[in-house]
Amino acid sequence: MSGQGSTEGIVIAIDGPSGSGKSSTSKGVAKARGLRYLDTGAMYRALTWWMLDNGVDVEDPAAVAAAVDRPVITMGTDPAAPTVSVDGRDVAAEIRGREVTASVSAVSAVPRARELLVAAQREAIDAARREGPGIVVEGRDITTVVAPDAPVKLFVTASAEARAQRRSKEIRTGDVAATRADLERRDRLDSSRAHSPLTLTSGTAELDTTGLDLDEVVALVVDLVDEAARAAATARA
Ligand SMILES: Nc1ncnc2c1ncn2[C@@H]1O[C@H](COP(=O)(O)OP(=O)(O)OP(=O)(O)O)[C@@H](O)[C@H]1O
Ligand SMILES: Nc1ccn([C@H]2C[C@H](O)[C@@H](COP(=O)(O)O)O2)c(=O)n1
Repeated sequence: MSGQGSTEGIVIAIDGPSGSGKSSTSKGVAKARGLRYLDTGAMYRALTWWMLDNGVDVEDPAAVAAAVDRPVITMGTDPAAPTVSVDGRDVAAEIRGREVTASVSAVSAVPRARELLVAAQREAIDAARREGPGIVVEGRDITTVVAPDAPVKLFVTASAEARAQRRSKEIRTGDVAATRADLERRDRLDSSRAHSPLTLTSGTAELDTTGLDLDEVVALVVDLVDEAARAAATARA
C-alpha cells in the first residue's frame, strides 16, 4: 500500500537488455509493495533446459515447436523466494548454466514457444490481480506484448560495460570482456528476432541505471508505482 492509493491489482511491466537489473529491481519493488514477481526469462530458460535435457535440437525451430507442449513449467511468484520447476523438478540452478544461456535466445525466437509462454504469463498476471496483490513482471516483451496496458511500463537499461561489470561480480569471473561479449550477443539476438523482439516503444519510460546503485533504482521505481496508484485512486474518486 502507498500513502494515498492502493497498489492492489496493479501490474508493473519491466523490459530491458540482459543484465540491466530487471530481476533485482523487480524483486525489490515487489517486496517493498507486497506484490508478486514473475521472471519470464526463467520460463524461457526452463523450456530451453527441458529441450536440451530431452535431446531436442534447439537450433531447429520445427523440432522446438513440435516439443513445446510437453514440459509443464511452474513458477512460484513470491519475490522473497521465487521458484521455477519443470515437471515437478526444481531447475533454478540448472537454468542459469552456460548451455542454457547459450541456447535460450534460439528457443525464445520460436513463435509457438512464445505463444505458449505468453499465455501462461497472462494467466499468472490474471491470478495475481484476482487474488489482490498485483504483480511485477519482467522480461523482453512485457511492455509490448504480454501486458501493454500495464499502468507502469519501464525499460531498464545500463551501459554494456556497467552490465558486464555487475554480472562479472555476480558470477565471480575476472573476464569482464568475455562476459560483455556474451551479454551483447544475447541482446543482438533478442532485439533482432522476427517475433516480439526487445524494443523500447512509446508509453514506456526508459530508466538508465548506469550510475545508480540498486537501492536507488528500487526507490525510483517504487515512487513511480505509488504515483500510478495515486493516479488510479484519483480517477476512481
Ligand atoms: N543498479 C544496480 N547497481 C549495481 N548492481 C546492480 C544494479 N542492478 C542490478 N545489479 C546487479 O547486476 C547483476 C544483474 O542484475 P539482474 O540479474 O537483476 O539483471 P537482469 O536484467 O535481470 O539480467 P538477465 O536479463 O540476464 O536476467 C546482479 O548481480 C545484480 O545484483
Ligand atoms: N519475456 C521474455 C523473457 C526472456 N526472453 C528470452 C531472451 C533472453 O535472452 C532469455 C533469458 O532471459 P533472462 O533470464 O536473461 O532475462 O529469454 C524472451 O524472449 N522474452
